[in-house]
Amino acid sequence: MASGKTSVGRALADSTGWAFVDADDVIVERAGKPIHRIFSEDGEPAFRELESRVIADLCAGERQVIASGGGSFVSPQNRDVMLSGGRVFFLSASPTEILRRVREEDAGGPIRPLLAVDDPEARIAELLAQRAPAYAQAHHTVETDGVTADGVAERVGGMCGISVKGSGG
Ligand SMILES: Nc1ncnc2c1ncn2[C@@H]1O[C@H](COP(=O)(O)OP(=O)(O)O)[C@@H](O)[C@H]1O
Ligand SMILES: O=C(O)C1=C[C@@H](OP(=O)(O)O)[C@@H](O)[C@H](O)C1
Repeated sequence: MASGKTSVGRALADSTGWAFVDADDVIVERAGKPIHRIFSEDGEPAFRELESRVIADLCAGERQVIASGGGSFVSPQNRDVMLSGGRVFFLSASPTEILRRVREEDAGGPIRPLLAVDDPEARIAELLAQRAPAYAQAHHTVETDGVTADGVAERVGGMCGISVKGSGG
C-alpha cells in the first residue's frame, strides 16, 4: 500500500513505451464498483478471488508494467504466475511512511478497507510482518523511505538497464 507502485510503474512505462496496468483498476472495472465496496458487500475472499483472476490474465500479456495491490503477492498461486511472467520488484516502505502517504492520498476519500481500524500504523506493521516471507520472494527489493518516486523509478530502471526519463531524484 502506497509504496509507490503506481507512480514508479507509470514512470517506467513512460520510459520504455510499454503499457502501464494497475491491477486494482482492472478489478474495479470488472466488479463494477470500488474496492472498498467489494470488501464491504462481497467480502475479502471474493476480492482475493477476483484479484487472482486479474493477475493471471494480466501476467499472460507482454511489454507492460503491472502494479498489483499489496496483498496480491501473498497467494502462492499469484506469486508463481508473477515470478514466472516477469521481474517482480517489492517496493518497501516503513509503516510510518506508508501511513503518511495513504493519509495524503486518501484525504477526503474512503480509507483503504484494510486500514479502517483504530490504529492503522499498527495494522500496517502487522500486515508487513505477516507478508514479509512472501515479499522476500520478489526478484528485487527496493527501499523507498527518503527516496522520491522518481528516484525509485530511476533505481528500478537502472536494475533493468532502462534510462528513466524525467527523473528528478
Ligand atoms: N517514494 C515516494 N516518496 C514519497 N511519496 C511517494 C513515493 N512514492 C509514492 N508516493 C506518494 O504516495 C502516494 C501513493 O503512491 P502510489 O504510487 O499510488 O502507491 P501504490 O500504487 O503503491 O499504492 C501518492 O500520493 C504518491 O505521490
Ligand atoms: O494490501 C492489500 O491487501 C490491499 C492493497 C490495495 O492496493 P494498494 O497496495 O495499491 O494500496 C488493494 O489491492 C486492496 O485495498 C488490498
